[in-house]
Amino acid sequence: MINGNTSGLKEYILDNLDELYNTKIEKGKIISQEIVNYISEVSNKINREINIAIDRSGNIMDISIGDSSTVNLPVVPIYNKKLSGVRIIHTHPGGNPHLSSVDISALIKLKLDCIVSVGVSEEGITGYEVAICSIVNNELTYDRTLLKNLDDFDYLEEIKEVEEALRKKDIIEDDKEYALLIGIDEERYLDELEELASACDVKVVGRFFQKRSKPDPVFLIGSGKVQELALVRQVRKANLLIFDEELSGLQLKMIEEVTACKVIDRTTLILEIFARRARTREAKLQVELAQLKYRSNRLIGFGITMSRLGGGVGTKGPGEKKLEIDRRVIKKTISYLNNELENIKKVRNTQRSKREDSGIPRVSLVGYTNVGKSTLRNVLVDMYQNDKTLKKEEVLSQDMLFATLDTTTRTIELKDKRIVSLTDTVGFIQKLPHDLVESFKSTLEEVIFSDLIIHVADISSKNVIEQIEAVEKVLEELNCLDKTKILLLNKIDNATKNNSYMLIEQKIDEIKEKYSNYQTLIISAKNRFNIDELMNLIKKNLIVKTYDCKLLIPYVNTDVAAKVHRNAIVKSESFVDEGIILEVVLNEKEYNKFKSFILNS
Ligand SMILES: Nc1nc2c(ncn2[C@@H]2O[C@H](COP(=O)(O)OP(=O)(O)OP(=O)(O)O)[C@@H](O)[C@H]2O)c(=O)[nH]1
Ligand SMILES: [Mg+2]
Repeated sequence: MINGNTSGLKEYILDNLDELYNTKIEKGKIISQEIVNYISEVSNKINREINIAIDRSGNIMDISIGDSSTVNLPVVPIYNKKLSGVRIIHTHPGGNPHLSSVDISALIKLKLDCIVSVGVSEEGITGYEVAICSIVNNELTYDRTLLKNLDDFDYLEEIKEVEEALRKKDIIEDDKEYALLIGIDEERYLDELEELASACDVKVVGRFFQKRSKPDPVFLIGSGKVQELALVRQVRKANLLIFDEELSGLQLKMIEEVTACKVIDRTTLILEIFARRARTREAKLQVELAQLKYRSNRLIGFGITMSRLGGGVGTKGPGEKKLEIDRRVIKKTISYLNNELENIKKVRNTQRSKREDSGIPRVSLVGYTNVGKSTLRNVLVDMYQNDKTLKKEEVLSQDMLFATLDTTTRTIELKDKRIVSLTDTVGFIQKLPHDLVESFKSTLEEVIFSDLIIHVADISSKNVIEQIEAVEKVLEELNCLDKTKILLLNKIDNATKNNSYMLIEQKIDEIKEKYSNYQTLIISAKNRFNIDELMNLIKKNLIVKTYDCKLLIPYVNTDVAAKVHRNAIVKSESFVDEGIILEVVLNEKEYNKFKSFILNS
């Protein structure tokens, strides 16, 4: 079968290519000249790359067609201490015989026997470049050679040394990504970008900043600066460029071409982190949807990077996560994902309306990423658990960005014995990719429908005000600005550690003044400071009335008992001669409905 972008190709071309699977390549040869001639001719005619993968026995494993500048690689098995035994030959229509940086990185990551590019143009084959793995200072790297003729290159002979060394020595197969961060807005934003990068296991080796009020439409930082960037990246040995601004498809493509380096932007990085952290099916679907939407708008640029190396950051190789480059397929997948999400949403709505019926007030924790929402939630659930028999389930709380990606809801008991539900949400961030906000809106619906929003901020962060502002922006998008809100200034322990009291007081005053629509409280979730005060504040702000009562339901009315179980919160259940005794919390509606069964209240 011919893989990849076969749309619109003549039947006979596909048949002829398919025939190639029956040929066997002579031992020692990379590929036969006949096959190269044929695929070059076809490649030129259809203006798409053609890729052939061959194993050591000389069998053709895969033939794929891409577009004019990219093609998908097949799944290649990766072994320890040896090469994969697969070689890849592909055409470059347009005449350029040189291997791209992405080709080279595929060679090393997949430990290919060799990778060959064949430049083809109207005049025929313009030349070949071949690269093999090599070892320098115990590190896996590469050697590349331009060739006039493929027969001059005995690849088996050439890779003998590497194979031997791989077997014997402990070679560092450094597939880590070393990134250079590039910004044009404010230099300090690169701090956060660096944190985002390390959340993706990418090591940052340098920064490149150029203040610019008007981004260049082609290179973002301008064509002169991009040349400079290309040099810096060589000196720093970076193999990844991360831009703090969203790049257009054209910018991605052009910068990648000039710097010969993989290029991604902040949004791609954030989407990648979300993809890694998502746990529930819903979160996974939402992230995939956001990624697809983002990518489909930038298909030209993401070409090389995305299709060859499986996209984002630190990906282990094609096949592991094959990313589509075909617009139609993407469109289909997007509509499939939307459908799936719609179904999940229905279930969620039923659950929510059940909670609504029960009249339990809903409280949501929102805030910038890493401010301590999950920590606070765990503390509250630990201290004010309403059902001691409930198994405590701790939400992941960690010192990393976006530790929580799924909203989780638990109940706690207020001092007046009322039960409230508490929802922990995904952390917000500045310049949160719009597609992501869109996708996560359904998860954030818990916020939209909540009776009280607790906005947690990190008073020990020097960017606390900007972070509050970023969260406010998302709340605005969710139409939640006029809800009852509490602003918690968390991590006061940390703030007082590094700053003078006066400075902090000043900051707190500034925040109080700026956000006078909030009720503000200083806490430390970690040290459990002011938590009691917080509970009082929550109580004061939830005006929804509930009734704690005991019901006696005669055995002839077991259907009523079932109804109570379905709708209300049942704290205990016991069986006596007269019937079932239920200790329950009822809202106004239920109170009226079940009034006749009430023992006392
Ligand atoms: N010093 C100090 N550290 C805290 C406090 N509260 C939370 N932390 C730490 O801050 C880090 C982040 O806490 P999380 O609870 O995971 O933050 P989050 O807001 O849920 O983060 P995301 O889920 O990523 O949005 C953890 O290392 C916590 O231990 C506090 O009151 N003081
Ligand atoms: Mg969290």
